[in-house]
Formats: sequence, C-alpha cells, structure tokens
Amino acid sequence: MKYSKYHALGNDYLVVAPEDLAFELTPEKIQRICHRNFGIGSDGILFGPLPSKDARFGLRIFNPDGSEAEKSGNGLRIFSRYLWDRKLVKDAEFDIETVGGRVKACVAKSGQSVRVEMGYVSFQSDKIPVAGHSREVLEESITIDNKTFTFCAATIGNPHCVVQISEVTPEIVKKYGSQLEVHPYFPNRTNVQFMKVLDRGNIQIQIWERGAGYTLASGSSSSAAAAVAHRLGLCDSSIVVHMPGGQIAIEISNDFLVTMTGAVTKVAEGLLSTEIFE
Ligand SMILES: N[C@H](CCC[C@H](N)C(=O)O)C(=O)O
Repeated sequence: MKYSKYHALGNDYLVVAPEDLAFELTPEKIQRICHRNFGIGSDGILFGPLPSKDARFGLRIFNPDGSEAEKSGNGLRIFSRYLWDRKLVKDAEFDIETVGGRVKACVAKSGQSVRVEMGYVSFQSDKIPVAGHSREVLEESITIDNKTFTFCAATIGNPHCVVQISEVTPEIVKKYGSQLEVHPYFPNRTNVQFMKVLDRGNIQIQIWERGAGYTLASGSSSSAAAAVAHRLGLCDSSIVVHMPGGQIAIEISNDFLVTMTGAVTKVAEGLLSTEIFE
C-alpha cells in the first residue's frame, strides 16, 4: 500500500488514496499501521480523496485506535498539502467534505502553510454532545481523582473539553486527559485541552486527543480552545495558540466561524508491507 507521511507541528498523519488501498481499513489494521513500533507510526490516517456530492473532495479521518473522527484541523492542512503536491489543486481555495462538515482550504507559501476555514464552533450540549439538560456548557465542574476542574465544552465537528488552569504541563494532561476522554459526561468521548490564557492574543494548550492520546499539536483543539477563551471574554478574535509542536493562528468571526492557519511538513512517501498484519 502506497502512502505519504506528513506532520503538522509534530502531529503526524499518513495519507492513503483509495486507489492505493488493497485491503479494508479495519480498526485492527489501522491500529497496527499507526503503531510506533510494529507499524509505520502515526497520529492517524487520512483516507482520500473520495467522491463527494457536497464538495470538490471527500475525506475520512481515522485515529490510531481505529475510531473515525469527524474532523481534524492538522489532518485537513496535511490533506490540502497532499492535494497540492499531487497537483489536484493550485493556490486557489477549494472545499473538502468531512464527516463533521464541509470546510474550505487554501495552500500557500509553496505548500508549507495552509489556511482552513474549519466551520462554526458551538458550545451547545446537544451538538457536542455532553450529557444532561440542553445548555451551553461553560464553566462547569467535573471531578477526577477527587480533583475538581472547571471546564467548557465545544464542538467544531468533533468534541472538545477545555479545562482552564494556571500552569499547563504534559504530566497534568496525561494524568487527567486520559480520564476526561472517557468520562460519562461525553457519550462520544472527547478531545481534551488544558489551557492557560497568556494574554488577549495568546493561549497555551497541552492536548490529550480522543483516540490518539497525547499529541504535540491539534488544529481542532486549537480552534476549540481559542473559541472558548474568546467566548469567556478572555481573548480577542485573533489568537495564537502555543503548543509543544508549534503555533497555530486562529481567527474567530462574530458568529464563531473559525479559520486556522498553520504549517505542514512533508516527511516521506513509502510502501507498506502487509507482513505487519501477520
Ligand atoms: N482525535 C481527534 C481527531 C484529530 C484531531 C487533531 N489531530 C486535529 O488536528 O484536529 C478526534 O477524535 O476528534
């Protein structure tokens, strides 16, 4: 199976085109392909371009645990660059249909930067989803290991739990993010960000991803965390999100349409041996 590997601020994905896939992408096969020791190693698989009625290209996004994600910001930037490398798009804007909705993308700087209009952020419990009565999920409490956190929840197609804290570390997100991911409040599980607001134009996050665990960067997490900071009145509408892997620039419209701009790096092209499945 031919694949292309890219990373977006250290959040790496394999891109596989339908014509290069000679077997079914089962959860077990995805887990093995993404395994850092027994497979190629990746934070997920981008399967496309697929036919789409609603957009120029269709895309399916899979997490390393084999689950399918509705959206991935870094994944969409990488897929846009992949389409540009294959000369299926040029420098003009194009659209991509994902399970979590249609997005618009544009490749710039010879493929090394991509802008994606990610869609509208909602804090509505029914859309995220979050258990309980229908409401905006803002500054609620959740207790893990007898420690109570204040969180907001948001969706940009995929679910996010944003915990505001005075100091963010990998240790705290690994310890609590893994438990928040599967908390009963979140029927579809959730991505988790621990967020420190640095000033009205900058936030710092550490990320625990649904179905992937600790990652160095996340585009949908950046979009969700920045939207929460803006909704709480802590940040303006232009926010730089600082993560271990690097920075993403977020723009938020008055009705919470989020646009994300960030880097993409091509890593390799390769051929997968099916021996890994034996
Ligand atoms: N794990 C996420 C999908 C990938 C998100 C992240 N890699 C990004 O860049 O947005 C989920 O299950 O919703």
